Amino acid sequence: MDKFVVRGGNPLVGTIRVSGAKNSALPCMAAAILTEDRVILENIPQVHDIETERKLLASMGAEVELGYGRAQHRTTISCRNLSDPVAKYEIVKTMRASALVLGPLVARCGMARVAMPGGCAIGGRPIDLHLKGLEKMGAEIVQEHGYLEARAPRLKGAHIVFDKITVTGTEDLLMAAVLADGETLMENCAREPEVTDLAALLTAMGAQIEGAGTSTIRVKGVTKLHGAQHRINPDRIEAGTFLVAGAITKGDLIVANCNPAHVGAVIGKLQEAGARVEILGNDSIRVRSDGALKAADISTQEYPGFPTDMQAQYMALATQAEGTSQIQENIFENRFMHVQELVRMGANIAVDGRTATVRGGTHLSAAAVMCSDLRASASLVLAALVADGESILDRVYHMDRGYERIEEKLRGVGAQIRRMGNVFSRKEEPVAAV
Ligand SMILES: CC(=O)N[C@H]1[C@@H](OP(=O)(O)OP(=O)(O)OC[C@H]2O[C@@H](n3ccc(=O)[nH]c3=O)[C@H](O)[C@@H]2O)O[C@H](CO)[C@@H](O)[C@@H]1O
Ligand SMILES: C=C(OP(=O)(O)O)C(=O)O
Repeated sequence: MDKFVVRGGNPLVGTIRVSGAKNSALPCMAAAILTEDRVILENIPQVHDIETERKLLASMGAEVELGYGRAQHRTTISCRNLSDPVAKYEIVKTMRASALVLGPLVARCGMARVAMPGGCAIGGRPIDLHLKGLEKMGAEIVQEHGYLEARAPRLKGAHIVFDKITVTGTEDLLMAAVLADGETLMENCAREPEVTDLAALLTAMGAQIEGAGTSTIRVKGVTKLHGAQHRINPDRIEAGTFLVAGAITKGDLIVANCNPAHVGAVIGKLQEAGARVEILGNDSIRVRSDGALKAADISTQEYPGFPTDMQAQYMALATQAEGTSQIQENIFENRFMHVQELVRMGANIAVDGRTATVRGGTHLSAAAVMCSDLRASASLVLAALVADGESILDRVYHMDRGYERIEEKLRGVGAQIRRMGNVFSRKEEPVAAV
């Protein structure tokens, strides 16, 4: 199992580039199910979840080509022959986003068998709202032997009001609605940029969608979609992670190839915490921090609020800010797994229900710590970048789900970080490199 070895103390200086968003790429790959033609996606991140999605689509009979060399961030998907519309447990268990194939499979094939996703480290993560919406569109769904089986010769347009805002739920039902008979009106939808990105691809494929990016989406179903080429949005969570990296290390970092409009809430908080943040043109942000950081509270919300996927990384920063920060997690019931590990490094954090109180300005010292989920891993890397000594982060496979070669990117701007192990066939680097 791969580990990261991180020696803290270096300010990050230079330019770091953001990859495509995994949370956009995953629904966009699932959208290829909706057509017999080829769908070409660019700016696909090279992360483990994408490989899992490739396997998932291939296991159903799709041809999925992931590019190499100069075309390494491009994928071409052909779902002409979907011989087996089944999402098998062996694949689904490793990735929550697998539920995203449910809507498109029923829409295209009239049936789907999808293994029930289990809970995960950050919470129970039910998909009841996906199922309720599909039932409203006429699907009959039964659950047995750990699988959901959904059938509908043709889905019908429906009026769906989400009880709760759900990102993949909105995406799943959007993909179901584009081939449904008649109009679908969806209310209380997620407004995340990943929904807008998916809607842009679907529109390029011939779908008729109004209102993506707002809480009300209206879809006129069509009988057929065609192929399209689409470029995936930059990853706003990776961008946010790098912004925190620049601020926490008291560096001077340009985060390039991002969309500044998508990281407004994170920029606002970093400014409140005393970092200097400057938007450079359309796609870069400069972050500098040379004075003391100060405490600022956060409360996670759906977009455009402060993202839950940035809560753990922000908490690492809060350990270095003077004063007390209250961090409230409103989206997932159990997303504080990083707290114990940060405390192992010397942080002063107390958790009470959904609120973590961070007494900042603490000296972090290197330790052996365990990554429990994707963003918790990022939080530990950030803490290790400012800790005194050499930290060892175990289970970095969580990080590999969603960050493309993060250790190489961070090393490029001066971090002392190396991987021990062999994921993605990388050669072990000499200890002296650290
Ligand atoms: C692949 C992907 O895009 N993942 C993102 C997506 O996850 P995901 O789409 O799974 O998260 P949701 O937006 O669905 O979840 C929000 C809340 O709604 C609850 N819920 C959701 C669906 C449902 O049917 N019933 C229900 O109760 C969830 O348990 C959670 O408490 O949005 C999350 C919230 O921004 C992010 O943290 C994840 O990174
Ligand atoms: C929670 C995340 O991903 P997933 O929904 O795939 O678990 C994430 O990207 O932070």
